[in-house]
Amino acid sequence: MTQPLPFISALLGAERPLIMEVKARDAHGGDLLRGRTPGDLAAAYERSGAPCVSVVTGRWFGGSAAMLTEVTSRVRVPVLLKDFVTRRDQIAAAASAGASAVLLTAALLPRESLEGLARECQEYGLTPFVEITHAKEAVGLPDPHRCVIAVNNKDIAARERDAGDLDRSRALLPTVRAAGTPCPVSASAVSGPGVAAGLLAEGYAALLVGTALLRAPSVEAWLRAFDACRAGPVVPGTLPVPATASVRPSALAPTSAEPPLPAGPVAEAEGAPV
Ligand SMILES: O=P(O)(O)OC[C@@H](O)[C@@H](O)c1c[nH]c2ccccc12
Repeated sequence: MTQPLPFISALLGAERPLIMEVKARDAHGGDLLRGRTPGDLAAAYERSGAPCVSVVTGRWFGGSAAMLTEVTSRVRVPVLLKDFVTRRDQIAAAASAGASAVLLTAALLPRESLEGLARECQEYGLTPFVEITHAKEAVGLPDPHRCVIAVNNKDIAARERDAGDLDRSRALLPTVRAAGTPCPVSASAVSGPGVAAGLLAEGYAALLVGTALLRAPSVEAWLRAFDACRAGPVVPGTLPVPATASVRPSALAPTSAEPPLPAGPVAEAEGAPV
């Protein structure tokens, strides 16, 4: 059995196992950078102790391919590329841009492509970060001890414009653990320090946090509150209810500038727009 890859080791060895995300816009188009550059933000996350950083390069979220190199050139911690990866050449490009892990969205890939792309990642020494929303998607990944399996609390088919459902993380944790990953992650809609502390207390090895940290007036203060919540009596099964995101009805209509959502599982060869 080969050793876990650096991305997983960094999370499992971290005091605060949070993948801190750089994302330009939220799912409703709201600005999350607020004048900061992706590189500066990633460097600030690293200074505040992030074991890993995620960068969203997908155009839905205002990203661009250049953001990956901007981030990897500024930090030493492992970097996760978040985009809608459907082709092998995207994995080669991620590796040469210095990524350590690559998002593979199970809902958008036929099973064979998902497994092939996960294997391709592992051949490059990258960690497949397999995002799931259903139990069956967790099972049967190649070398699962070298995969992160992340439960996405939001709905990718709704372009992540929903408020998120943390019960999905609670329900899927036993399946994700049984699938063989050493690093189950809960991703999206982790709305605050109390919610984050609760998910770790319930057994998640790590969390991916984007919007909440990007909107926080101070990342340091957010992390201090997180530490305080973890030190306090968090009773499993009694997670604080996340604040429901307010959704402007007009924001639900796709804009003409918006790239189309890959419809259903996309064949690798089709190369869905990313
Ligand atoms: O901002 P949030 O709710 O903390 O979510 C982060 C992350 O999970 C989200 O950015 C995401 C989940 N799946 C994706 C796929 C592509 C791009 C981005 C994503």
